Amino acid sequence: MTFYKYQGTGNDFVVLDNRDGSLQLTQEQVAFLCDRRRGIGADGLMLLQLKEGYDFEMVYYNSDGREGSMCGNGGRCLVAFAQYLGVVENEAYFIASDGPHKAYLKDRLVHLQMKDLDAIEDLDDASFMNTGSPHYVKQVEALQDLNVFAEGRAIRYSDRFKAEGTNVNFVEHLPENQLSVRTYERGVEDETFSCGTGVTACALAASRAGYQSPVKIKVLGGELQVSFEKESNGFKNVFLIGPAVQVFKGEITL
Ligand SMILES: N[C@H](CCC[C@H](N)C(=O)O)C(=O)O
Repeated sequence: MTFYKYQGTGNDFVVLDNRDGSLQLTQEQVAFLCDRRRGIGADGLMLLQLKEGYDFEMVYYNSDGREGSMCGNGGRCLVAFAQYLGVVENEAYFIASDGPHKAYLKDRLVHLQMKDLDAIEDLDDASFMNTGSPHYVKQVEALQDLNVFAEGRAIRYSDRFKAEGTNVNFVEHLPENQLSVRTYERGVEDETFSCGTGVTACALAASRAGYQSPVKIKVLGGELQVSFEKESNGFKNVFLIGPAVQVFKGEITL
């Protein structure tokens, strides 16, 4: 089987062309392909499929092999893959688990429209929202010293979240409209180098503290931007902007 490896700000993915519909992967097979010691290694796996009314369909799995919800960095990588395959040129309209998405490529960056957000839920010392995937957002200081794995895991397995799980983002507010974000990802059950739906959540939460669109976000694997329009109750025209790179192509036997 031919596979491709992509990464977007260090969030990495196995990408498979399933336009002929021949691939049907089990949870064990996805987990094997994403295994960094026994397989290819990735935070997630995506299938590019055809779907009537759209340029393509995005099917996303977390590295544990379970079908995940929306993945922002993955979506950007899949748009780059669709362009590589000749499925789209510089614009794309595709369907993912959370609904339709528009995207365009400009200056080597993929601009991916994320779903509108109706509301941000306020918790005691954090906020919670769904930007395609569920995200807990907690503002901290000295982010570089934080044990993201331990603290993120404690929240992900807390009573409120343990059944469905949640991604957990720790955000430090920096000057000049910038944020620094580190994320514990559900389904990977570890800190990753970047999480697109997570930085989107952090930018929207920060807009309530006066941050203006576009917000610049530093993550372990690079830099992303989030632009948005604020409405009375929520946000629309939310875009996640950043690089998406094909790293290599290979063959693997299942
Ligand atoms: N890495 C992702 C999120 C993957 C979603 C996943 N971890 C879940 O919610 O199950 C992103 O760039 O948005």
